[in-house]
Amino acid sequence: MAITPYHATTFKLSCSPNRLTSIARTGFVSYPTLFNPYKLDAIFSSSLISLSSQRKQSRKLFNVISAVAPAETTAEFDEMVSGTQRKYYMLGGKGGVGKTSCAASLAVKFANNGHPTLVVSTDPAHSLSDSFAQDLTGGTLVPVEGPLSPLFALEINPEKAREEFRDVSKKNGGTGVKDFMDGMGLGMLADQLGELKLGELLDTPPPGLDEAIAISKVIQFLELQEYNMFTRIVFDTAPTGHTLRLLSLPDFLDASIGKILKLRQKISSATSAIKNVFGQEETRQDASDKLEKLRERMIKVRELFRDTNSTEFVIVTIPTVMAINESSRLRASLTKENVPVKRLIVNQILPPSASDCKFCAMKRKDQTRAIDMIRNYPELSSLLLVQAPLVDVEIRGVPALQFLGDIIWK
Ligand SMILES: Nc1ncnc2c1ncn2[C@@H]1O[C@H](COP(=O)(O)OP(=O)(O)OP(=O)(O)O)[C@@H](O)[C@H]1O
Repeated sequence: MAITPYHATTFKLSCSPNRLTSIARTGFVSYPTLFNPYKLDAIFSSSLISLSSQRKQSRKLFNVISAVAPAETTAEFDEMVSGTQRKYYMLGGKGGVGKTSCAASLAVKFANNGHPTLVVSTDPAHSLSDSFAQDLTGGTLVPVEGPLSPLFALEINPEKAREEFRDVSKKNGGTGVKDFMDGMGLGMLADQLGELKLGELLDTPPPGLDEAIAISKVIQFLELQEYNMFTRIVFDTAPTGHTLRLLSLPDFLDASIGKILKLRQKISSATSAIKNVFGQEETRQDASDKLEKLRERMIKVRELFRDTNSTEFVIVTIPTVMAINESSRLRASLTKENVPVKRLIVNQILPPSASDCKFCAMKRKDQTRAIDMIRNYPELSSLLLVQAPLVDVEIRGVPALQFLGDIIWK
């Protein structure tokens, strides 16, 4: 039997009564049945269930999951979704813990709750396209098909940007560099760096350049008209180390620009011989104004990262000693940077089961031990602890993300 549009709609909302029984018995959340159209085809070919009864069953499914899951706090999604002023959520943590899946599921949930949402990846190894199962590459706003309100994705590709940067600087002897940097929101820096051989510099890029490029995009969010519509912006960040550099960079740039400005002021009061080096009075003034503007932008970014009313960094981890240790260090660094953190997602927890095999029983013990550690870490114990189950297939596509989102973000 062919898959009809009816099936396409229903498989987002329903689950098979068989699966409900099986979930109740084993505690495992199996989603292939929910999202595999072929299995659904078989389920629905026997009897087409009405939309309202599917909704009821869907609700039942989540009740069953809550009933079998260990005691946990909720993510207090009501607070995350309330209000129409723009809010930024940055999801970060150790590599491979599920940052992208959690970020994408949060973005889908916001969009389904009426927020025009943008999900941004600042991880050079992007996986948003894989997660949404849609091509979101290209470094520009790309609409995501499926959610109820507009959802756009933006994959910032610092590698590509750096290559383009190197190309223009080589081809145009530096004249194209300014245009490119303008495009990245860093035009003022180009003025300052005009005398340097940027191509050579980029052959051995300084640490933090990728993050600088990502940050310049954040600055654009604050200024460009096309981003005004978004009331929720979710960042899928690069693994921990990159994130910390990204967060400290505005301070670094602010300090550097401050030094350059001071130097300029000193120079402007110097002799006319020096004037020849830096050009005419107006040009010099103009450059100083531009630098000052860049500094203001950097201050805005820094304030954005630290603004408890508009921004929150959500730490994603898994129940292993190594991941939880790293999360604790991440929280400490974020606290040092004054970045607000409220929620800790512990992802990929084995769902409860009445009949564990030896391997699962061992794994469960191990996970429980790791989760217990959280209570002993002062950096983590005060956070809202949200537990997300390990599901038995990869989470890909909007319906799957919606499913995961309804478990995590409630
Ligand atoms: N709760 C879960 N249950 C089952 N699989 C999961 C779960 N969360 C994430 N995964 C899977 O784990 C893999 C890694 O997830 P994801 O890409 O979201 O992690 P990441 O932290 O963003 O990784 P990276 O650091 O490489 O960017 C993916 O295949 C994803 O489908």
